[in-house]
Amino acid sequence: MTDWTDPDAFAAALERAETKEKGNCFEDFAEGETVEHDPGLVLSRRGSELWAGQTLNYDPTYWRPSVAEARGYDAVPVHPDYLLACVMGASVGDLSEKGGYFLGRDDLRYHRPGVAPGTELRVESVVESKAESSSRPAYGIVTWETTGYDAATGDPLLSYTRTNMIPRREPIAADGEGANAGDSEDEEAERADADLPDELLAPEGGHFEDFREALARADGRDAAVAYRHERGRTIDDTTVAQLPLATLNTAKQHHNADAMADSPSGEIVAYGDVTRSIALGHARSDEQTLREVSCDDERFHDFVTVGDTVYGFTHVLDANDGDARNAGEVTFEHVAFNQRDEPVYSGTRTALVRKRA
Ligand SMILES: CC(C)(COP(=O)(O)OP(=O)(O)OC[C@H]1O[C@@H](n2cnc3c(N)ncnc32)[C@H](O)[C@@H]1OP(=O)(O)O)[C@@H](O)C(=O)NCCC(=O)NCCSC(=O)C[C@](C)(O)C(=O)O
Repeated sequence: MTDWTDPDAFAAALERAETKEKGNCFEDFAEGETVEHDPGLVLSRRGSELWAGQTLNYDPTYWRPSVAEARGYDAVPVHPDYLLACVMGASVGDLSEKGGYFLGRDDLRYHRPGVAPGTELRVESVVESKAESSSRPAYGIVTWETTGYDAATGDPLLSYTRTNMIPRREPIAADGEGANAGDSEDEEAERADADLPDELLAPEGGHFEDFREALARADGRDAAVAYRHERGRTIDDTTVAQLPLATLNTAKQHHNADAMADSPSGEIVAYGDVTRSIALGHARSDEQTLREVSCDDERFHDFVTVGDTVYGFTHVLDANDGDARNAGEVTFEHVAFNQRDEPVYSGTRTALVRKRA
Protein backbone atom coordinates (compact mmCIF):
# COMPACT_ATOMS: atom_id res chain seq x y z
CA MET A 1 0.00 0.00 0.00
CA THR A 2 1.19 3.55 -0.70
CA ASP A 3 2.07 5.54 2.37
CA TRP A 4 0.02 8.71 1.69
CA THR A 5 1.25 10.29 4.90
CA ASP A 6 4.78 10.61 3.51
CA PRO A 7 4.67 14.24 2.26
CA ASP A 8 7.44 13.77 -0.32
CA ALA A 9 5.79 10.70 -1.85
CA PHE A 10 2.44 12.47 -1.94
CA ALA A 11 3.90 15.63 -3.51
CA ALA A 12 5.57 13.47 -6.17
CA ALA A 13 2.27 11.70 -6.88
CA LEU A 14 0.43 15.01 -7.20
CA GLU A 15 3.02 16.23 -9.68
CA ARG A 16 2.48 13.24 -11.98
CA ALA A 17 -1.31 13.03 -11.64
CA GLU A 18 -3.51 14.52 -14.37
CA THR A 19 -6.03 17.13 -13.16
CA LYS A 20 -9.55 16.50 -14.44
CA GLU A 21 -10.44 19.98 -15.65
CA LYS A 22 -13.63 21.90 -15.09
CA GLY A 23 -14.94 24.61 -17.35
CA ASN A 24 -13.72 25.98 -20.67
CA CYS A 25 -10.85 28.17 -21.81
CA PHE A 26 -11.06 31.00 -24.35
CA GLU A 27 -10.00 28.66 -27.18
CA ASP A 28 -12.91 26.27 -26.44
CA PHE A 29 -15.65 28.73 -27.46
CA ALA A 30 -16.79 29.06 -31.09
CA GLU A 31 -18.78 32.08 -32.23
CA GLY A 32 -22.43 31.14 -32.89
CA GLU A 33 -22.24 27.97 -30.78
CA THR A 34 -25.23 27.25 -28.49
CA VAL A 35 -24.48 25.87 -25.03
CA GLU A 36 -27.27 24.16 -23.05
CA HIS A 37 -26.51 24.40 -19.34
CA ASP A 38 -27.32 21.20 -17.48
CA PRO A 39 -27.66 22.42 -13.90
CA GLY A 40 -30.88 24.45 -13.94
CA LEU A 41 -32.40 25.19 -10.57
CA VAL A 42 -35.84 25.11 -9.05
CA LEU A 43 -36.47 28.63 -7.74
CA SER A 44 -37.19 28.63 -4.03
CA ARG A 45 -38.69 31.10 -1.63
CA ARG A 46 -35.96 30.31 0.89
CA GLY A 47 -33.22 31.05 -1.68
CA SER A 48 -34.93 34.28 -2.69
CA GLU A 49 -35.28 35.41 0.93
CA LEU A 50 -31.64 34.57 1.64
CA TRP A 51 -30.46 36.57 -1.38
CA ALA A 52 -32.77 39.54 -0.71
CA GLY A 53 -32.01 39.57 3.03
CA GLN A 54 -28.25 39.47 2.64
CA THR A 55 -28.19 42.16 -0.04
CA LEU A 56 -30.56 44.53 1.84
CA ASN A 57 -33.36 44.26 -0.73
CA TYR A 58 -36.28 44.65 1.66
CA ASP A 59 -39.27 45.24 -0.64
CA PRO A 60 -42.18 43.50 1.18
CA THR A 61 -43.58 42.34 -2.19
CA TYR A 62 -41.01 39.54 -1.97
CA TRP A 63 -41.78 38.58 1.64
CA ARG A 64 -45.42 39.22 2.50
CA PRO A 65 -48.38 37.54 0.73
CA SER A 66 -50.75 40.44 1.48
CA VAL A 67 -48.40 42.97 -0.17
CA ALA A 68 -47.71 40.66 -3.15
CA GLU A 69 -51.47 40.26 -3.72
CA ALA A 70 -52.05 44.01 -3.45
CA ARG A 71 -49.39 44.48 -6.18
CA GLY A 72 -51.23 42.08 -8.51
CA TYR A 73 -49.36 38.80 -7.96
CA ASP A 74 -51.14 35.50 -7.18
CA ALA A 75 -48.46 34.64 -4.61
CA VAL A 76 -45.14 35.98 -3.31
CA PRO A 77 -42.78 36.00 -6.35
CA VAL A 78 -39.01 35.44 -6.17
CA HIS A 79 -36.83 38.54 -6.05
CA PRO A 80 -35.66 39.57 -9.56
CA ASP A 81 -31.98 39.73 -8.46
CA TYR A 82 -32.24 36.15 -7.18
CA LEU A 83 -33.84 35.05 -10.46
CA LEU A 84 -30.97 36.71 -12.33
CA ALA A 85 -28.37 35.00 -10.11
CA CYS A 86 -30.02 31.59 -10.66
CA VAL A 87 -29.99 32.01 -14.45
CA MET A 88 -26.40 33.25 -14.42
CA GLY A 89 -25.26 30.66 -11.85
CA ALA A 90 -26.45 27.76 -14.01
CA SER A 91 -24.28 29.05 -16.86
CA VAL A 92 -21.05 29.48 -14.90
CA GLY A 93 -19.81 25.84 -14.99
CA ASP A 94 -19.78 25.95 -18.82
CA LEU A 95 -18.89 29.58 -19.44
CA SER A 96 -16.72 31.12 -16.74
CA GLU A 97 -15.67 28.53 -14.16
CA LYS A 98 -12.08 28.73 -15.41
CA GLY A 99 -11.74 32.00 -13.55
CA GLY A 100 -12.54 34.84 -15.92
CA TYR A 101 -13.54 38.16 -14.43
CA PHE A 102 -17.04 39.45 -15.08
CA LEU A 103 -16.53 42.69 -17.07
CA GLY A 104 -20.05 43.71 -17.99
CA ARG A 105 -23.60 42.95 -19.02
CA ASP A 106 -25.98 44.55 -21.54
CA ASP A 107 -29.64 44.19 -22.53
CA LEU A 108 -30.87 42.59 -19.32
CA ARG A 109 -34.62 42.10 -19.87
CA TYR A 110 -37.22 40.64 -17.51
CA HIS A 111 -39.72 38.95 -19.82
CA ARG A 112 -42.25 38.01 -17.18
CA PRO A 113 -43.04 39.86 -13.93
CA GLY A 114 -43.64 37.91 -10.76
CA VAL A 115 -41.90 34.56 -11.35
CA ALA A 116 -43.12 32.05 -8.76
CA PRO A 117 -41.07 29.87 -6.41
CA GLY A 118 -41.18 26.26 -7.63
CA THR A 119 -40.44 27.28 -11.25
CA GLU A 120 -37.82 24.98 -12.81
CA LEU A 121 -35.26 26.83 -14.93
CA ARG A 122 -33.72 25.80 -18.23
CA VAL A 123 -30.77 27.97 -19.22
CA GLU A 124 -29.06 28.33 -22.59
CA SER A 125 -26.29 30.57 -23.97
CA VAL A 126 -25.09 31.48 -27.44
CA VAL A 127 -21.46 32.55 -27.96
CA GLU A 128 -21.90 36.00 -29.46
CA SER A 129 -18.29 37.10 -29.94
CA LYS A 130 -14.66 36.50 -28.97
CA ALA A 131 -11.81 39.00 -28.89
CA GLU A 132 -8.18 38.92 -27.89
CA SER A 133 -7.14 41.06 -24.96
CA SER A 134 -4.33 43.39 -25.99
CA SER A 135 -3.47 44.21 -22.37
CA ARG A 136 -3.65 40.76 -20.74
CA PRO A 137 -1.99 38.03 -22.81
CA ALA A 138 -3.17 35.26 -20.48
CA TYR A 139 -6.83 36.11 -21.16
CA GLY A 140 -9.31 36.54 -24.01
CA ILE A 141 -12.67 38.36 -23.89
CA VAL A 142 -15.89 36.44 -24.61
CA THR A 143 -19.48 37.69 -24.89
CA TRP A 144 -22.46 35.33 -24.59
CA GLU A 145 -26.20 35.83 -24.87
CA THR A 146 -27.91 33.89 -22.09
CA THR A 147 -31.63 33.15 -21.66
CA GLY A 148 -33.40 31.56 -18.70
CA TYR A 149 -36.66 29.75 -19.58
CA ASP A 150 -39.49 28.25 -17.54
CA ALA A 151 -38.63 24.58 -18.22
CA ALA A 152 -42.30 23.51 -18.03
CA THR A 153 -43.77 26.05 -20.49
CA GLY A 154 -40.70 27.09 -22.52
CA ASP A 155 -41.49 30.76 -21.83
CA PRO A 156 -38.41 33.03 -21.60
CA LEU A 157 -38.14 34.62 -18.14
CA LEU A 158 -34.99 36.71 -18.44
CA SER A 159 -32.17 37.31 -20.93
CA TYR A 160 -28.95 39.33 -21.20
CA THR A 161 -25.56 39.48 -22.87
CA ARG A 162 -22.52 39.12 -20.59
CA THR A 163 -18.82 39.73 -21.18
CA ASN A 164 -16.00 38.05 -19.25
CA MET A 165 -12.26 37.76 -19.37
CA ILE A 166 -11.54 34.06 -19.87
CA PRO A 167 -8.13 32.43 -19.33
CA ARG A 168 -6.39 31.17 -22.48
CA ARG A 169 -4.66 27.80 -22.66
CA GLU A 170 -1.77 29.53 -24.41
CA PRO A 171 -0.90 33.19 -23.70
CA ILE A 172 -0.38 35.45 -26.72
CA ALA A 173 1.94 38.40 -27.26
CA ALA A 174 0.46 41.62 -25.81
CA ASP A 175 1.04 45.25 -26.79
CA GLY A 176 -0.27 47.27 -23.84
CA GLU A 177 -0.86 47.38 -20.12
CA GLY A 178 -4.58 48.10 -19.86
CA ALA A 179 -7.23 49.89 -21.85
CA ASN A 180 -6.39 53.27 -20.31
CA ALA A 181 -2.64 52.77 -20.03
CA GLY A 182 -0.76 55.94 -20.85
CA ASP A 183 -3.56 58.40 -20.05
CA SER A 184 -2.46 61.39 -18.01
CA GLU A 185 -4.02 62.12 -14.59
CA ASP A 186 -5.84 65.11 -16.13
CA GLU A 187 -7.38 62.92 -18.81
CA GLU A 188 -8.52 60.45 -16.17
CA ALA A 189 -10.03 63.21 -14.01
CA GLU A 190 -11.84 64.68 -17.01
CA ARG A 191 -13.33 61.27 -17.85
CA ALA A 192 -14.47 60.84 -14.25
CA ASP A 193 -16.59 64.01 -13.98
CA ALA A 194 -17.42 64.50 -17.65
CA ASP A 195 -21.19 64.05 -17.33
CA LEU A 196 -22.18 65.63 -14.01
CA PRO A 197 -22.95 69.35 -13.55
CA ASP A 198 -22.01 71.22 -10.34
CA GLU A 199 -25.44 71.24 -8.68
CA LEU A 200 -26.81 67.87 -7.60
CA LEU A 201 -30.46 67.68 -6.54
CA ALA A 202 -32.21 64.91 -4.61
CA PRO A 203 -35.89 63.97 -5.04
CA GLU A 204 -38.17 64.73 -2.06
CA GLY A 205 -39.45 61.16 -1.80
CA GLY A 206 -39.44 57.86 -3.63
CA HIS A 207 -42.64 58.02 -5.73
CA PHE A 208 -42.74 58.52 -9.49
CA GLU A 209 -43.90 62.13 -9.06
CA ASP A 210 -40.87 62.88 -6.83
CA PHE A 211 -38.46 61.82 -9.57
CA ARG A 212 -40.39 63.73 -12.23
CA GLU A 213 -40.52 66.88 -10.08
CA ALA A 214 -36.79 66.68 -9.31
CA LEU A 215 -35.98 66.33 -13.03
CA ALA A 216 -38.21 69.37 -13.75
CA ARG A 217 -36.33 71.38 -11.09
CA ALA A 218 -33.01 70.49 -12.72
CA ASP A 219 -34.25 71.26 -16.23
CA GLY A 220 -32.75 74.34 -17.83
CA ARG A 221 -30.11 74.71 -15.10
CA ASP A 222 -26.63 73.35 -14.72
CA ALA A 223 -28.00 70.66 -12.39
CA ALA A 224 -28.62 66.92 -12.25
CA VAL A 225 -30.75 64.69 -10.03
CA ALA A 226 -28.09 62.63 -8.29
CA TYR A 227 -27.75 61.52 -4.67
CA ARG A 228 -26.14 58.88 -2.47
CA HIS A 229 -27.74 56.28 -0.23
CA GLU A 230 -26.89 56.04 3.44
CA ARG A 231 -26.66 52.28 3.84
CA GLY A 232 -23.46 50.33 3.29
CA ARG A 233 -22.89 46.56 3.36
CA THR A 234 -19.54 45.05 4.25
CA ILE A 235 -18.69 41.95 2.24
CA ASP A 236 -18.39 38.92 4.52
CA ASP A 237 -18.20 35.15 4.11
CA THR A 238 -21.92 34.88 3.43
CA THR A 239 -22.02 37.44 0.67
CA VAL A 240 -18.72 36.47 -0.94
CA ALA A 241 -19.15 32.67 -1.05
CA GLN A 242 -22.56 31.52 0.17
CA LEU A 243 -24.75 33.55 -2.19
CA PRO A 244 -22.94 32.51 -5.40
CA LEU A 245 -22.71 28.87 -4.29
CA ALA A 246 -26.41 28.84 -3.34
CA THR A 247 -27.21 29.85 -6.92
CA LEU A 248 -24.83 27.27 -8.48
CA ASN A 249 -22.15 29.82 -9.38
CA THR A 250 -19.00 27.70 -9.22
CA ALA A 251 -16.56 30.44 -10.29
CA LYS A 252 -13.40 29.92 -8.21
CA GLN A 253 -13.08 33.70 -7.73
CA HIS A 254 -15.66 33.50 -4.95
CA HIS A 255 -14.68 30.46 -2.89
CA ASN A 256 -11.14 29.19 -3.64
CA ALA A 257 -8.60 31.44 -1.89
CA ASP A 258 -5.76 29.09 -2.83
CA ALA A 259 -6.38 29.37 -6.60
CA MET A 260 -7.02 33.11 -6.36
CA ALA A 261 -3.72 33.81 -4.60
CA ASP A 262 -2.07 33.64 -8.03
CA SER A 263 -4.55 35.84 -9.95
CA PRO A 264 -4.89 39.57 -10.70
CA SER A 265 -6.91 40.15 -7.49
CA GLY A 266 -4.64 37.96 -5.31
CA GLU A 267 -7.63 36.87 -3.20
CA ILE A 268 -11.26 35.83 -3.52
CA VAL A 269 -13.60 38.53 -4.82
CA ALA A 270 -17.32 39.22 -4.50
CA TYR A 271 -19.56 37.94 -7.28
CA GLY A 272 -20.39 40.97 -9.45
CA ASP A 273 -24.12 40.39 -9.08
CA VAL A 274 -23.86 40.46 -5.28
CA THR A 275 -22.12 43.85 -5.49
CA ARG A 276 -24.72 45.06 -7.97
CA SER A 277 -27.65 43.73 -5.96
CA ILE A 278 -26.40 45.49 -2.82
CA ALA A 279 -26.09 48.82 -4.66
CA LEU A 280 -29.53 48.36 -6.24
CA GLY A 281 -30.91 47.38 -2.81
CA HIS A 282 -29.62 50.66 -1.38
CA ALA A 283 -31.26 52.56 -4.28
CA ARG A 284 -34.56 50.65 -4.03
CA SER A 285 -34.71 51.43 -0.30
CA ASP A 286 -35.13 55.11 -1.32
CA GLU A 287 -37.68 54.37 -4.04
CA GLN A 288 -41.25 52.98 -4.29
CA THR A 289 -40.42 50.28 -6.83
CA LEU A 290 -43.30 48.40 -8.40
CA ARG A 291 -41.40 46.27 -10.88
CA GLU A 292 -38.00 45.88 -12.60
CA VAL A 293 -38.04 46.44 -16.38
CA SER A 294 -34.46 46.31 -17.72
CA CYS A 295 -30.76 47.03 -17.14
CA ASP A 296 -28.09 48.13 -19.61
CA ASP A 297 -24.41 49.09 -19.80
CA GLU A 298 -23.55 47.23 -16.60
CA ARG A 299 -19.78 47.30 -15.95
CA PHE A 300 -17.56 45.97 -13.17
CA HIS A 301 -14.69 48.39 -12.70
CA ASP A 302 -12.70 46.94 -9.83
CA PHE A 303 -12.49 44.02 -7.43
CA VAL A 304 -14.57 43.89 -4.25
CA THR A 305 -13.05 41.69 -1.55
CA VAL A 306 -13.99 40.51 1.95
CA GLY A 307 -13.95 43.52 4.31
CA ASP A 308 -14.84 46.04 1.58
CA THR A 309 -18.05 48.02 2.11
CA VAL A 310 -20.42 48.56 -0.82
CA TYR A 311 -22.28 51.89 -1.00
CA GLY A 312 -24.63 53.26 -3.65
CA PHE A 313 -24.95 56.46 -5.70
CA THR A 314 -27.89 57.16 -8.04
CA HIS A 315 -28.27 59.53 -10.98
CA VAL A 316 -31.85 59.89 -12.29
CA LEU A 317 -31.88 60.03 -16.09
CA ASP A 318 -35.54 60.06 -17.08
CA ALA A 319 -39.11 59.73 -15.78
CA ASN A 320 -41.83 58.71 -18.27
CA ASP A 321 -45.51 58.64 -17.48
CA GLY A 322 -46.48 55.55 -19.50
CA ASP A 323 -49.76 53.67 -19.76
CA ALA A 324 -49.89 52.31 -16.21
CA ARG A 325 -52.33 54.18 -13.91
CA ASN A 326 -50.51 53.37 -10.70
CA ALA A 327 -46.84 53.71 -11.81
CA GLY A 328 -44.46 55.50 -14.16
CA GLU A 329 -41.18 54.40 -15.72
CA VAL A 330 -37.98 55.84 -14.24
CA THR A 331 -34.50 55.30 -15.70
CA PHE A 332 -31.56 55.49 -13.30
CA GLU A 333 -27.80 55.24 -13.52
CA HIS A 334 -26.48 53.45 -10.42
CA VAL A 335 -22.89 53.35 -9.20
CA ALA A 336 -21.63 51.00 -6.47
CA PHE A 337 -18.55 52.30 -4.70
CA ASN A 338 -16.31 51.13 -1.88
CA GLN A 339 -15.10 52.71 1.39
CA ARG A 340 -12.35 54.53 -0.56
CA ASP A 341 -15.06 56.12 -2.82
CA GLU A 342 -13.81 54.05 -5.78
CA PRO A 343 -16.52 52.95 -8.26
CA VAL A 344 -16.73 49.15 -8.51
CA TYR A 345 -19.92 48.79 -10.59
CA SER A 346 -22.05 51.06 -12.79
CA GLY A 347 -25.10 50.47 -14.93
CA THR A 348 -28.42 51.90 -16.05
CA ARG A 349 -31.72 50.48 -14.85
CA THR A 350 -35.34 51.11 -15.75
CA ALA A 351 -38.06 50.32 -13.21
CA LEU A 352 -41.76 51.00 -12.79
CA VAL A 353 -42.06 53.26 -9.75
CA ARG A 354 -45.38 53.63 -7.94
CA LYS A 355 -47.33 56.91 -8.07
CA ARG A 356 -48.64 58.57 -4.93
CA ALA A 357 -52.04 57.11 -3.98
C1 LIG B 1 -10.61 42.57 -14.91
C2 LIG B 1 -9.77 43.78 -14.59
C3 LIG B 1 -8.71 43.41 -13.56
C4 LIG B 1 -9.09 44.21 -15.83
O1 LIG B 1 -8.45 45.45 -15.57
P1 LIG B 1 -7.40 46.11 -16.54
O2 LIG B 1 -6.91 47.32 -15.86
O3 LIG B 1 -6.43 45.11 -17.04
O4 LIG B 1 -8.13 46.54 -17.82
P2 LIG B 1 -9.55 47.09 -18.26
O5 LIG B 1 -9.29 48.36 -18.97
O6 LIG B 1 -10.57 47.15 -17.18
O7 LIG B 1 -9.98 45.98 -19.34
C5 LIG B 1 -9.14 44.97 -19.82
C6 LIG B 1 -9.61 44.59 -21.22
O8 LIG B 1 -11.00 44.19 -21.12
C7 LIG B 1 -11.75 44.96 -22.06
N1 LIG B 1 -13.08 45.18 -21.50
C8 LIG B 1 -13.37 45.70 -20.29
N2 LIG B 1 -14.70 45.74 -20.13
C9 LIG B 1 -15.24 45.24 -21.27
C10 LIG B 1 -16.56 45.00 -21.71
N3 LIG B 1 -17.62 45.28 -20.96
N4 LIG B 1 -16.76 44.45 -22.93
C11 LIG B 1 -15.71 44.13 -23.72
N5 LIG B 1 -14.42 44.32 -23.35
C12 LIG B 1 -14.20 44.88 -22.15
C13 LIG B 1 -10.98 46.26 -22.23
O9 LIG B 1 -11.32 46.88 -23.45
C14 LIG B 1 -9.56 45.75 -22.21
O10 LIG B 1 -9.25 45.19 -23.48
P3 LIG B 1 -7.73 45.05 -23.97
O11 LIG B 1 -7.06 44.06 -23.06
O12 LIG B 1 -7.81 44.53 -25.36
O13 LIG B 1 -7.14 46.41 -23.84
C15 LIG B 1 -10.61 45.00 -14.06
O14 LIG B 1 -11.49 45.46 -15.08
C16 LIG B 1 -11.42 44.65 -12.85
O15 LIG B 1 -10.91 44.53 -11.76
N6 LIG B 1 -12.73 44.51 -13.04
C17 LIG B 1 -13.61 43.98 -11.98
C18 LIG B 1 -13.82 42.53 -12.25
C19 LIG B 1 -14.70 41.95 -11.20
O16 LIG B 1 -14.40 42.04 -10.00
N7 LIG B 1 -15.85 41.33 -11.63
C20 LIG B 1 -16.80 40.78 -10.71
C21 LIG B 1 -16.30 39.57 -9.98
S1 LIG B 1 -15.87 38.21 -11.04
C22 LIG B 1 -17.39 37.40 -11.20
O17 LIG B 1 -18.38 37.82 -10.64
C23 LIG B 1 -17.34 36.21 -12.03
C24 LIG B 1 -18.70 35.44 -12.24
C25 LIG B 1 -19.80 36.40 -12.71
O18 LIG B 1 -19.10 34.77 -11.05
C26 LIG B 1 -18.42 34.54 -13.36
O19 LIG B 1 -18.20 34.86 -14.46
O20 LIG B 1 -18.55 33.24 -13.12
